[in-house]
Amino acid sequence: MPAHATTVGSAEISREAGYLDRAREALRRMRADVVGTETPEHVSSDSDEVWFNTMYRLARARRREELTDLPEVPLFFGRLDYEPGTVAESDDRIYIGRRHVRDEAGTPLVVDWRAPVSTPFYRATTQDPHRVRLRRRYGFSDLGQLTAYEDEPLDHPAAESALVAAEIERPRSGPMRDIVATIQPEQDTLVRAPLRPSLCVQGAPGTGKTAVGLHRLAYLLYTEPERLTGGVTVVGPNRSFLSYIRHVLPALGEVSVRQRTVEEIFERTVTGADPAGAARIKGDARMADLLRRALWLHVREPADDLVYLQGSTRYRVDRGRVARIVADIRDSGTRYAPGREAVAQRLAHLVLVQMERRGATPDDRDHAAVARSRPVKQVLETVWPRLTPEQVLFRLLSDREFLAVAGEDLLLDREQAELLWAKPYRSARSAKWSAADVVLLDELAGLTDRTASLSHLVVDEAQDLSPMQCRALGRLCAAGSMTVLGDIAQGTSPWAADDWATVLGHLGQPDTELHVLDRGFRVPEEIIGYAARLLPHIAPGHPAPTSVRRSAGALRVTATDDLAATVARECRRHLDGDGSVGLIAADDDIVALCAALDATLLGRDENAMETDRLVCVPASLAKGLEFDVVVLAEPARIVAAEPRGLNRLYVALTRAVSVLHVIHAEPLPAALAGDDRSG
Ligand SMILES: Nc1ncnc2c1ncn2[C@@H]1O[C@H](COP(=O)(O)OP(=O)(O)OP(=O)(O)O)[C@@H](O)[C@H]1O
Repeated sequence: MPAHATTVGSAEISREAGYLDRAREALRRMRADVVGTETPEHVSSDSDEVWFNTMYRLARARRREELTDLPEVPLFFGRLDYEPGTVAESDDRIYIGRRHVRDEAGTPLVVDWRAPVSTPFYRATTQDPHRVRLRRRYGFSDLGQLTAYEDEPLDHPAAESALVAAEIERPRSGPMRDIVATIQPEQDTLVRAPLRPSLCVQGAPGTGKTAVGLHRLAYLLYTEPERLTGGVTVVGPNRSFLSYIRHVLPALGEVSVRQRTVEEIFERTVTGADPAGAARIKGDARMADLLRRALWLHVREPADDLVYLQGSTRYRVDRGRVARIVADIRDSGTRYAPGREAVAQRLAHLVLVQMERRGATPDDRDHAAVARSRPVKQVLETVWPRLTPEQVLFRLLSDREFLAVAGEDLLLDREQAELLWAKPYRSARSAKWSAADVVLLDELAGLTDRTASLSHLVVDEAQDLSPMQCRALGRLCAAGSMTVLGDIAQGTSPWAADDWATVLGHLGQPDTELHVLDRGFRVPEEIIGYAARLLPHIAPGHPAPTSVRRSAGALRVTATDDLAATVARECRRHLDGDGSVGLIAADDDIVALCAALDATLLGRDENAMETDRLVCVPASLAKGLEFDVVVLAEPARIVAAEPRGLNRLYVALTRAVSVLHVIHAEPLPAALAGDDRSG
């Protein structure tokens, strides 16, 4: 018997809708319990009590938020009927949803999709049914009413699920939604992979990398909370992208995950900008060696002996001895700040040994006093001065001779000249730091002192990170694990990687497992075939993805003499359909096109996808986004705008779910031109 869908009106639908009502009522009660059973707080000025009260209030607020019923988000989306005796405490039938819901007696009404007992919903096949007899999927109206179901008995092969197909084919509008009801087996394997080793997912456009990364994080937070106490963060390429994905984790019940751009993960603020050449060099992996050298160049030979005076007694440590101590500690691989402290301690120790030889019995307090004494500090200021990251970078970017010494055989003269500030600032305090500088300051901070590590980091669009950004993320999560997502063919930054081993090396995660996703869920076959014409030029050897979506008339190419008028007319026409329309053009062209349409410009309004059906997208912000219809204006201008313009065009061409409409006045880029449907 093939899988089948049943529509509104059947008695079974009423029964299931009744079960949904019961589950909703139970959730309301669970929430009311949290709100109603408030434990009185201890009123006290004791800082432990204040801290406890704050934590308690935060935890309750979070729990209240987690238990909020969003009427348009169905409480369950599937059901498994197990063989009798498989599921202990229920009747071998479980409803699967985004969170646990239980009735007053504690009986589970809905089981969280992440629970082990839910796994067969995603994995069971006729060959390996996991003791499941029947898998049921549900269809819902936009308002969250249960309107259909579909049964798949696992004792014989079923036809493809119409409900899954409908979900994948659904016209898109607004921000990204979770895919929890339709996660595919190859995705589920990655979602439920253990916390370690780290995972890297290479996938062509629309294969679900972002979706997998976010669902994996939700899964890990559910299964391994005690191993994630150091915190988890999602890093994405820009604010517009983060705004696009921001509802996915909350919809899965995870309301407190931090989502940041690479720039936002640093504590320092960006106050300046770099010319392109300097920015490119500052992102280069050689900067790590340069900074290390620049910092350690400050460790020098002592000019004098250490002389410590106590009363009329002089204790002396000769400069040769001081130099050996400094060299020993420097060569031990210590970080800079603890190394400085270690020198102070060793010098103090030598002074104390001399005191003992003279019959004194100094204790720990004397040791500390000598280590903090003026003579020791004076020696330290010469041999191992106290330094901030800002002071070191300031010197490097403003002092030509210092840069030449640190950069010798690392950077070409031309590169050194590009690195130096054209107009140096007066001091480290008044310097304006660019986005690339902030990464360098973080690297210096990492050389200076140890920082706390997150437990897990999800890094999206990782192919674009500079080696120095990778190193910063690696430090941020030095003791944790990562989920690294990206597509080599979509690399557009000056540092875009050709292979994952290099990126993972810079991230400090060389033992990461690499997985490939190659089934596309966004872009119809016709469009992916068109975009794939670029692959031999931008990522030779990378196969085009297959697509699960076929949509006749998905690709249109229109030549015009009047680009602006044609673009405006077509954008308006496409708005007659159901879904969102994204107009993508080169960054320099989009503002004028947008003004003519009186539409919203992404970047100026980063939440535009949430509020508007027609959104104008600078090509540089298109990565990771999708629209039901994409109108792509003048591909040649996108290609000409930057060195990796063909990669940028590949990204822009792969954003459409239903229709891609290319409109051009200039000739199409040679790599794309061919026999297309015109209109
Ligand atoms: N199993 C699935 N069921 C339904 N929709 C899915 C599934 N997997 C992915 N999708 C949908 O396909 C689209 C693409 O997913 P996603 O953005 O995660 O892909 P991606 O690989 O990150 O793409 P890109 O590289 O272009 O950023 C999204 O609309 C997502 O919801």
